[in-house]
Amino acid sequence: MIELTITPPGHPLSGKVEPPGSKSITNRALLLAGLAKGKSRLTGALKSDDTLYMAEALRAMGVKVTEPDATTFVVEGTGVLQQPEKPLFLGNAGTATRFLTAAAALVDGAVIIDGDEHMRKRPIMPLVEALRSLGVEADAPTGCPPVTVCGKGTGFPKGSVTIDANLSSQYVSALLMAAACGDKPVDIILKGEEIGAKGYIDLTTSAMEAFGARVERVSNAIWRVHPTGYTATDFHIEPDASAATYLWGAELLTGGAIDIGTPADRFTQPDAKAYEVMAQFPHLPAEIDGSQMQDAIPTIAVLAAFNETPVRFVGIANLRVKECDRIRAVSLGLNEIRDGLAHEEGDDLIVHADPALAGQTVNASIDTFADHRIAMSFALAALKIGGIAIQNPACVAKTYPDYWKALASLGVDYTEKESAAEPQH
Ligand SMILES: O=C(O)C1=C[C@@H](OP(=O)(O)O)[C@@H](O)[C@H](O)C1
Ligand SMILES: C=C(OP(=O)(O)O)C(=O)O
Repeated sequence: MIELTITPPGHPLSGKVEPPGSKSITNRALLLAGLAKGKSRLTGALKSDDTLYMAEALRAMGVKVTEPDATTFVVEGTGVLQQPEKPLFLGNAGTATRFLTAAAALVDGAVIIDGDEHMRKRPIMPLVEALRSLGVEADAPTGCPPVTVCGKGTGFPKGSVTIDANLSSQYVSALLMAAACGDKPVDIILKGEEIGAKGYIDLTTSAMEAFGARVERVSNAIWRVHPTGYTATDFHIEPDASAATYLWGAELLTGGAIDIGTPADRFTQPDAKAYEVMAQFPHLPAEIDGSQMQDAIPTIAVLAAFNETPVRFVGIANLRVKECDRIRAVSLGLNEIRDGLAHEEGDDLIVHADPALAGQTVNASIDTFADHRIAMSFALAALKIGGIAIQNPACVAKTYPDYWKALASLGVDYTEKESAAEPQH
């Protein structure tokens, strides 16, 4: 196994580093462009594992996707998705897997949606049940991928669905995007009014509108999607706000000045809200509600280890069903750095701040569970503490393939070595 060990820079990190394009917006735009008839040019796009799996799946369904440069996709759809010859393999890309599960209902014939061993543990039954209640034949025998969806080449047969989005807002986004491709309006009704990361639904509806769809907000918990289909368009994608959190963290922890090219209040993605909280470092609030900025929680939790006072993270239960159980992974990683640095209480995470950690050297090998956000967050701890090794650093390729290069461009030195230690998980 490869481990990456960072040498704490001992100086403030300053310079210009732009995060790559937003994963969430790129995968929405790819799908919507693929459902449209005609050519769309997507600029500022992310090219990483998650978006390349989405692009490849669209190609397998007859959409022409070309990549004229490092940040552009040109997508040419025919207005229909064809039945792929093989199962669609989507790695551990939650967005691609969930969005394509609903879009597969538009195909004439069976489509199998599958992913890697991590994705095969991530729940998808609420979405499968929602498709069934819309009159679509769908099955996922384990409750997780692989999923088989048998569409008839039309839109959803029924016009209304109630969806439980407690485990993932992506189920709602997936239904919303596919719903515009039928012959009648579809009401998508949230079971209970609560939904983590509501901001991702807003990202979905605004991307849909950019591609010509009409989504009516009937009430707080009901969206009515009109049968407009999608119109090919040129679309620019903003930088990734979750990726930005690592750069904000590096700046705050080292007292530097990193110009990421986009002010925090200009992002439309939910994770940009993390900036306001992070900017209070080293006086972070005693309680942080992560429900509307979930992917930023590992970043803030690592920052909290250096805070003046302890921090309790609440509203983060669904971090347990992300790329790994992130509550457990962050707690284990912090305890690896210093015994007792964090603990779990139900689904809350408590980080016992210890500003004296900065400047120390420890012997800590961080199990990233192959989760990009665990790797990127713990790299921040390694900016202040010597002796931290990040296991499987290549996992950042899921959303930020140039992450290690970005840190190097700010003057961070690291070494990679083959280690005898195997991850325990
Ligand atoms: O819709 C999206 O683009 C996303 C929604 C969130 O997931 P859940 O809805 O599963 O919480 C987030 O964690 C994920 O990285 C991206
Ligand atoms: C949860 C994440 O990804 P996804 O659900 O899209 O796999 C993430 O990027 O943090």
